[in-house]
Amino acid sequence: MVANKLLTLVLLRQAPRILLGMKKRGFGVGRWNGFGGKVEPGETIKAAARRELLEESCLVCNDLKEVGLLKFEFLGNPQIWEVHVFTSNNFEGEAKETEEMRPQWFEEKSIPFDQMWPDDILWFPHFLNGKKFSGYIVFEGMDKMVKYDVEEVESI
Ligand SMILES: CSc1nc2ncnc(N)c2[nH]1
Repeated sequence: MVANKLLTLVLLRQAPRILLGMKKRGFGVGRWNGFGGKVEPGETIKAAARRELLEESCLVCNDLKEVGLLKFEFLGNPQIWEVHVFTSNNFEGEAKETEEMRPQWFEEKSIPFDQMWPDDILWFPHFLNGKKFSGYIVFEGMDKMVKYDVEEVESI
């Protein structure tokens, strides 16, 4: 039994806009993503989210709130990806392009779902309504969801 792979995903908001990043290399390249990555040994999940946000966007956020928990299974890979989703509207600095990401603010009513991970359209409605959510999604490859179950929850 392999332990879940712990990952973070940060989506900053400044209503009516949301900050996304165009992934320039590696996993998810060519898609608008949230900011995030792996949790390193010895750091809390929230600290990892703060660190990855800073590394990928140059923004500092000391006010991250966990709003979602998404578990991904990729057919053929026994390791479940456990993605902890955070948000905030209280951060410092200007989003800057890095080697990893090209940040861009989007109006919440025109989110580029066709250039994002397919799962996003399942949980963004809960996220944009300020609700907490939990989901389990099974991918076949990087584009096809073969099974999914996403719901609003009271607590993560
Ligand atoms: C592996 S599934 C996944 N969905 C995502 N949505 C938004 N940003 C990401 N980095 C995402 N990864």
